Order: sequence, then C-alpha cells, then structure tokens
Amino acid sequence: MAKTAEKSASKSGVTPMMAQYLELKDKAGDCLLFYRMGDFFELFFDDAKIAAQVLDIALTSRGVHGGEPIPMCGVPVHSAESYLARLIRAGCRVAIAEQTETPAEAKARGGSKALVARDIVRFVTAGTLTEDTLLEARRANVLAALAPVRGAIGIAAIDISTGEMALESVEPEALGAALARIGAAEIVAPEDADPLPDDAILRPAREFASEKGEARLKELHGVATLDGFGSFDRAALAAAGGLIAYLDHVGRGTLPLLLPPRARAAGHHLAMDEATRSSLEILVSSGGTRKGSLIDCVDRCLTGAGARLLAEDLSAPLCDSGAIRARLASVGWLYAEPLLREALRDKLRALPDIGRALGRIVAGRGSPRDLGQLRDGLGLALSIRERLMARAEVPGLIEALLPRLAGHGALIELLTRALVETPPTERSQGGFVATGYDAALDELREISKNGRRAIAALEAKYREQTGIASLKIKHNGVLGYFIEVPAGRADALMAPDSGFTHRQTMKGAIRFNALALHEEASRIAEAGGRALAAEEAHFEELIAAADKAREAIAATAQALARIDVCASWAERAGERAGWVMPEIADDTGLAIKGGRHPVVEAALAKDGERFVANDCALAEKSRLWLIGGPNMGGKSTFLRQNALIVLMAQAGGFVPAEAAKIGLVDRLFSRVGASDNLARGRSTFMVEMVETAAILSQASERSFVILDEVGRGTSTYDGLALAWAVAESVHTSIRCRCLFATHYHELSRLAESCEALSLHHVRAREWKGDLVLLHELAEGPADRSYGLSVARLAGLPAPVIARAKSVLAKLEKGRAETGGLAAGLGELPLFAAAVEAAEEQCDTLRENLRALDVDALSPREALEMLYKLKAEAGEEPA
Ligand SMILES: Nc1ncnc2c1ncn2[C@@H]1O[C@H](COP(=O)(O)OP(=O)(O)OP(=O)(O)O)[C@@H](O)[C@H]1O
Repeated sequence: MAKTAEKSASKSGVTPMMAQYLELKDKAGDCLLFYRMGDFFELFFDDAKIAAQVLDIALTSRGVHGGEPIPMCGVPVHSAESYLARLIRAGCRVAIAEQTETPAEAKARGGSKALVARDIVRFVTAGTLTEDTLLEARRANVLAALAPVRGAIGIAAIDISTGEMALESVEPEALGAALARIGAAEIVAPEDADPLPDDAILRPAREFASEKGEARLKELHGVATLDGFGSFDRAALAAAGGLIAYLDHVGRGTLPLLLPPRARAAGHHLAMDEATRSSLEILVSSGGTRKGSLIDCVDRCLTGAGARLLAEDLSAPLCDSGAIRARLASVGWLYAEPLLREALRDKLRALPDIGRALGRIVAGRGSPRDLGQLRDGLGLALSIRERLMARAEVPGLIEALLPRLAGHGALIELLTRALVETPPTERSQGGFVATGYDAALDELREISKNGRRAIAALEAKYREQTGIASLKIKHNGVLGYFIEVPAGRADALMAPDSGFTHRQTMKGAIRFNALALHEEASRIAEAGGRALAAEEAHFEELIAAADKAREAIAATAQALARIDVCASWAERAGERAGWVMPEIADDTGLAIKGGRHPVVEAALAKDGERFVANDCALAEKSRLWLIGGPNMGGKSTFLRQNALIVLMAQAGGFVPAEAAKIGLVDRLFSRVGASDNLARGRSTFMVEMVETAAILSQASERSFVILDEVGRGTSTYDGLALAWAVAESVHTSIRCRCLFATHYHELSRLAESCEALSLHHVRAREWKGDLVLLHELAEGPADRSYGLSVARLAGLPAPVIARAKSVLAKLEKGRAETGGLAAGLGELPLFAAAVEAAEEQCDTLRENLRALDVDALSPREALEMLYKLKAEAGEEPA
C-alpha cells in the first residue's frame, strides 16, 4: 500500500500521504475513513465535515489539495469507540485504516522518509457491531441480506454479536412484514434487486448466488449437507451467500461468529404486518422509544440475552400449540415456585452476556475480560443446572435445556486457573494471568518485583550518597527509570566523576541516570517484556480453547436466555394479581374474562387509578363484535388489549386477565387509529385504506382482526359505506374473529343481516351535566353519541359548544324526518347476496353465449345478438 501510494504520488504531485489517503478512501467507498495517524484517527475532506457536524468536534484544515485547504478533524484512538457509536447511530458507516507496520519497519523498508503502510482493517457498520460499548444490551443487532430468486425473496438475518443466524424465504408481498419482524439495523441487497427496501446497501449481484451460499455454509460448519440444520430453498441460500460475502467484506476476511443457520418456515409464527406491529406498540411505543411499549411493560429479564430473546418471542409469537404449551408450562412452574424462581434469578442477576463475549472472541476482538465472563457465565450455568436438577420434576422445555448448561468443565477449570479474578478489558498491559498458572511467568514477575524493590533501595542509597533528601527515582514512558533532583541541588551530580550522567534538564529539576539504576531498569524491562509475551501467548491459547467450544457455549447462552425469559414472565405475573396462564385451544374461539391492557393498566396504576376489566367472547357464532360508544370511552383500548393478550399468549406468556382461552390465531391485524405517512406520500385516508385492503386480502378464518373506526378519514357517506362493506366482508367472506369499533350508529343495522355479528358499546353516563366514562363494555348498541360532552370535557369554549348543540339539534331533526344516513339500507342485499346476484347474472350471460351457434348466424343476426347480450349485461343498447 505505502509503496504504490508513494509511486503514484510522485507522478501526480500530491504528497505521498495524501496519495495513500486517497487510495484508501477509494476502497472505503461511501464509508467515512478513519485514517490512523499516531494516537489519532484523522478524517479529511467531506468525511471531516460530516464527522465534525455529527460529533460536534472542531473542523480544522491541514495542507492543501487542488489549491484548496483540506478540511480535517480527528478523534483520539483511545476514545474512538464512543465517537464511532455516535457516528453509527447517526446512520454513518466507518472504514478503519490502521498502520500496518511500525515507523521503524517503514524506515528499514524505504529509508528515513518512507511512509508508514496503512490499510483498511475493518468496516464498522450498524449491523456488524460486536463491541459492548456500541451495542444495546437488551436489543438484538441484526444484519439482514435479501435475495430475490424466481419470484421469492430469500432473507438471511444474523445478530453477529452472538452469531445467531436464520434463513427464510417469503413472497414479495410479505417482505415488508418480514422486515418489520426482523427489525434489522442494516440491510444488504444485490444491486439489481427489485423490490428494494429504502436504505438497503447495494452489493454486487454475483455475491448473492445460492450455490456459493450453500458452499460457504457447508464449509463454515464442516458439513457435507445442510439438511441437519433445516431445509433451505434457493432464495434463502442466495441471501446467505450475500450475507457472508458482505461479512467478509466488512471484516476484511475475518468472519465473525456464525452459528449454524436456523430455517424459519412461513406459518410457524403469528404473522403481523408492519402497521399491526406499530399500532400494537410491541417493541417501541408510538413515541419511538421502548418506554410505553409492550415489552417495556412485561420485560423482567435479568440478562441482556433474556431481554433480546423476549423481544424475539414477542415479535414472532408461535402458531404451534404444542410449542406454546411447552413454554407456558415452564412459566407456570416457575410462577408456582417463587422460592426456586428467586434462587434462579439471583444467579441470573450475576450472569455476564456470554453470547456476546463469545461473539467478540470469535471475531478476533476478545479481551481478557471476555474470557473472564465466559468463566463466570459457564460456572453460573452449571450452578443453575444443579439447582434445577435438584427438583424431582422439571417441565419438558427446561429439562431439554439442562444438558446444554453443562459440559464446559475443562474450559471453566482452565479459565479459572489461568485468569485473575477480574481480568481487564485491555490486554496490552498484561496482568490478567493468575499467579500459579505459569511458573516461568511468576518468576519473571518476581524479577520485576525484586527489581522495583532494588530500585527503591537504590533511591535510598543515592540520597545518602548525595545528601539530597528530595532525590527521587521516577519512571516515565520515554526515559524509563531516571533520577531526579531539584535544579538547585544538581551541581554535585553534574560533576564528571559523580557516577551520574545527565539526561534531561527540566524547569526546576534535573534528571540523571546511573549505571546501577540502568542495569536494574534493564533487568526489569526485559523481564517485563518477556512476561508480557508470555501472557500474550497464554491469551491466544485461552482464546483458542474458547473458540473450539463456540457452538456449545452459544447453546449454553441460548438455554440461559430461555430460562431467564420463562422466569421473567413468571415474575411479571407474580407482581400483580390477575395475570393467568392462558389456555390454548385449537378452535376459532377467543374467550377472555376480565381482560386488561397491560400498558394502560400500568400507567393508570402509577396515578393510583384503576383499570376496568372487560370480557371478550368471540366464537364461530359470534365472531364479529361491533363496538360503539363515546370518544374516550375505551374502545381502542379494548381492541388492543385483546390483540395483545393473543400475542402474549402465543409468545408463551401469562396474560392480564382472570381467564383466557385462545383459539390459535394465524395472523393478527390491527388497524387502529389513523396516521399520515407523509414520508411515503400517503394521506391519513390512503394509509387507512391501504391497511384495510391488506387485511381483506390476507386475513383467513383463523385470523384475528381489530378495526378501529374504518372510514373515519373521509366524508360521512363514503366512510359509512366503506365501513359497512368492510364489516360485511369480514363477517361473510373472511369469517375471522374481529372487533370493530365505530362511531357510525347506522352500522348497528348490520346485525339484522349478519348472524354472527353482535352489538356492544362502552358505557358512559351523564351526571349533573358531566360526562362520566365508565370504560365498561356492555351488550347492545350505543344509545347515543357523547361527542359534544367529550368536547366540553376537553375544554372547547362554551359558545362553541352551545353553537354545536344547536347545529346538532337541526341535524338530528333532519335525520328523524328522512330516516337518517342509513335510510334505504334496509333494501340493500347482503354482501354475499350482492356478489351472488352479480355472479348469477354472469351465469345467464355465459349460458346464452354457450348456446350460441356462431357459424349459423347471419351478420345481421350476429349484430342483434350482440345488442341483446349487452342489454342483458345491464347496459342499454347504444
Ligand atoms: N378499561 C379501562 N379502564 C380505565 N381506563 C380506561 C379503560 N379504557 C380506556 N381507558 C382510559 O380512557 C382513555 C381513552 O381510551 P380509548 O382511546 O380506548 O377510547 P376510545 O373509545 O377509543 O376513544 P376515541 O373514540 O376517541 O378513539 C385511555 O387513554 C385510558 O386512559
């Protein structure tokens, strides 16, 4: 690198350093280039401008290029991580160019003016982080690769901090929902991909080849076939190929930890689209933070890995009743055994994040501290296992995890012997290998210790010899050991035969050396150097030992996370009475007694208020509930709480209800509240309709749909008409379970024609002119609207309310006279009847056409027949 830069520099007239920089910048592409110069990473040109702005650091300039000063800024190497974290969070990617030789090596290679060789050693991107300081402990950090192959889109997703990798392939329409579930920090895709998510990083298409992907996976895991891991189609393998190629690129050939891939099959998980996820505020609240979300309310995990697994469970609840029941049985067991739970949680509390420590170790960025974490974590796993094994009966799921908690005896023993109790993160200073592990190392340390003692003795001797009481022997990185005396007392030492040699004159102090000190210092330095080398060699051995057990360690980490999640659900349920284990059924019912919204309930409890529990009972014969009632009455809350209860139950958790029996749901849809998506150029109404269209086209009989005020984003007539047709379609064509909140009283007439639709309302009362919202669900249609009362409650000025009242009186008079908005809807055939009528008409047309003998018709007869058919189809002849 240095040589080519020097050559090209001499040709183009730029300095060799700048030529080297430009060459590296070219390799870095659109990543910011961190260019190592001594103790700093420097950034130049536009990179400097971006970094200075994001990091709020000074932008200066250095030298000129093309006649212009070169903008520059820099960050100290020792604190680079915190700057990197901020840049990554701001959406930047960074290429790190390190010095790949020492200045001495450069000098030996190319003379005194030779430029130190540099190369990009790593790319730091949002999806490829492993450092503790750059990651959030409780959130997975996922990198995803997409590969469209023959009508399907392969998705490979990996959390490289733990090496967990999953492959799947989806229909193009389901891509958005899958990406919303995965929540990747970074997505890579082939440059010719279509469709392409915004912000995807484009890579050469050839990297996304399924054969290559398959071959790499086989090679990485040393297997002849991938069948043992699951079945993967071409698209999924192509995505895996693209993912691994990208990891090769960003790691510059050093691959991070990659565990055997899991196959994620469609249909195994409760499907939810992006709109449903965000409206249910599962992992992030509407404010964009974790606070106020479902996970924030239920997460009692004590480890980062547990919290990450819980997030995964909530993002992808199960559809397999056996697997759900297995999780529930474990939660139920820990719920019923508070003492055991507390004992386990005590251990979990102390558990380090061994999955991530392993990730760093395998990625070549491990530290002595990471090894210490493995030692402690694997030791705790063993003691958790012992605690569980002491029980006569352990639920199946946990029992199956037990073997994974053991099997590390030799590694724990090795790490325990080899490491000090609290090993440092920095290994270059040594001091992490325990005394007694290596006799030769102990001896070297002894030499250093004796040497330091000898130096202390020398100091006393020199004081006595010179009569200078303030004489000191000091040490620094440049001079090593030296003798320091105040300037005013230095004369005697300056004499040629004093036995001291002058080294440095400081303000107020003079520094000297002496033969005995020099000899002692050399002995210390040599022993120190050899000790460091010995520690380094031990470090490499220990890292290799851990690396060898990578899959078993990862399995232990995952087992501990599952135990943490089960204990977390049990703990959460134990905090407040009224959480139960849901019953999972195979029918299409939904029976929730005394259900509550966990987040709203917790928020109300903080203010000392009580949440009003409500029942929900959907079944084949009553599968659509139409819910009316005043604004602020609790309709949306009721809708969401039932969706959340389904989601929590299928994730394997307890639910906030007195009892819950849940017929497995295959897809959950929530259209709650309207919001503009101006960024995508969609108005409130458009968003509402797009989401409703998705529900109507994707929901099945096993789905659960909550619809909140469909149609409110447009004119009253259009809105009512759409709401009417949507409700009918859900009831008659889709036949799924549905809660439908609406302000249109007119919709209650649907009950006359839809046998499985029932009417409900949230209760309110007016008391002494004030509206009292009871938040209580009752049967039957809402008796009236309370819009004006709510408006008054909200503080709308009295004259405006009064005026609204008189307008309302007029409108209601008109309604009474004309039969209202829904007048005439009585004659409207049912949704299915309307479709059938249209189909019937088509059939008579088809019959007539079939009966026609075209060859026997004269041109005139043919023309007449055409007119006739057209008239039959409902259009007048022209
Ligand atoms: N069951 C309940 N118990 C106690 N308070 C509740 C309950 N349900 C809702 N609330 C309170 O009422 C507020 C309004 O509820 P929600 O948004 O569900 O009403 P809404 O009927 O959907 O209103 P709108 O028709 O205006 O959308 C909530 O923020 C909550 O504070």
